[in-house]
Amino acid sequence: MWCHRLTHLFSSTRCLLNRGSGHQISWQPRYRKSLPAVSRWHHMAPASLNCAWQLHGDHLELRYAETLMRFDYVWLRDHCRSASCYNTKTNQRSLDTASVDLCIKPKTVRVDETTLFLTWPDGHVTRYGLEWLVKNSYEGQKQQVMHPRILWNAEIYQQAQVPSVDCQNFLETKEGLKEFLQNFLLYGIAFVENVPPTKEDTEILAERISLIRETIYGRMWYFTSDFSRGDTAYTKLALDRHTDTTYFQEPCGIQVFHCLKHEGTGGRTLLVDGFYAAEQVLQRAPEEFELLTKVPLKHEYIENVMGCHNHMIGVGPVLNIYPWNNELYLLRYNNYDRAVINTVPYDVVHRWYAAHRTLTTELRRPENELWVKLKPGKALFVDNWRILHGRESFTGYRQLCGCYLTRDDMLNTARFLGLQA
Ligand SMILES: C[N+](C)(C)CCCC[C@H](N)C(=O)O
Ligand SMILES: O=C(O)CCC(=O)C(=O)O
Ligand SMILES: [Fe+2]
Repeated sequence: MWCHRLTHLFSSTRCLLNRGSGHQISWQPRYRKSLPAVSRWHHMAPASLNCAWQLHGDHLELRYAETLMRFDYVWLRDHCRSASCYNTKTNQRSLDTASVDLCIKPKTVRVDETTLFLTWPDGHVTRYGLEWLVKNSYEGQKQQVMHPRILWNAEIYQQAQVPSVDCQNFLETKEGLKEFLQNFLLYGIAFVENVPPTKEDTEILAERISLIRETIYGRMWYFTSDFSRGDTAYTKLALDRHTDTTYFQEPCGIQVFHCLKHEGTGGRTLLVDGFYAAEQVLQRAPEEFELLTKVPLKHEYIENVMGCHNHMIGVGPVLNIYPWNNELYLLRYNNYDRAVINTVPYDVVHRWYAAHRTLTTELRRPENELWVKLKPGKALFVDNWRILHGRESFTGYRQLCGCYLTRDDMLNTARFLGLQA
């Protein structure tokens, strides 16, 4: 069974990574003999249970601030913050990790109220603040989400009354920008109002939060239903919910839309929180959620129109999660651009179709759909790793401009403003 094979693969990878758990590696007995493990708890003060530590054959166990942490000895040597091992100006490691003996073990260990002291066999001393260890240990980190979010359906989003930010505020004040980014990080969409309806002004807006990602569509793109490219976006047809550029190895992080003109009917924009839908799948059918995180798929874009010859291929699962805390960070969903499935054996394919159907059902629930009419002056930023967009068919002349942005640089701006990102 695929599921078992995957589980097995995962657990054996873990074994390889974690030499303590079951994988016999020949040097272990040797160093165990020469350096016997101390297996009793050391408390700082007889009455204090605040901090305690214990040396084991291959790791140090530390209890502090109600967190039980385990540190591999190589990790403890590798992260040494002393002047010869770490450059505090650049936050870069100077120590050559490959020079550390993989069997290293501290000669002596001491803990006071605030600090763990380790002396290594060559006499080098490493100090760690206990608070630093809590913040940086696996056990301390894994409970933390990387990206705090508010998952939404139409009602949740509307009830939240998330304000649009005024263009001048956005461009000229730190507060306006910060409010915008906070909303964008939490909801995956955010609007700027009173933007002059030109491509140039939209570009200035985009550059305020990130770097423009130039793609096969150009840097700033600008389109009408003129069939100028080999993609349905350049028609008047309705487009079902999807994320863009699923056919890139790294799909674009953010998409900016600004409707510069529409003389006609229809053409409303559809927005759906893909992470909300995925969360419903996780609750209702966890094994289907897991399958969607494991099965790799190709997406493809082929166009041969006049001067445009492009062939892009991207591979990855529909749901991408961080392996250490199972947090969802990227959704690839575009049924138009999904390529031939040739990365999956037939029996798994059937289960994948069922899981894809479950997700699609969630994505298509009318209560999850947020419909907005984009108007000149109102720019929309969409988290393309989380939020699906689509559009209603339309009549008449409609002009849309926008661009893609890199995600890292938006997060960089957010962190600079003091936001968790
Ligand atoms: C936005 N812009 C009109 C430039 C491109 C549209 C690309 C559409 C493509 N099917 C995709 O989903 O990636
Ligand atoms: O025309 C629209 O509103 C959006 C079309 C689309 O999906 C896109 O440009 O990525
Ligand atoms: Fe799109």
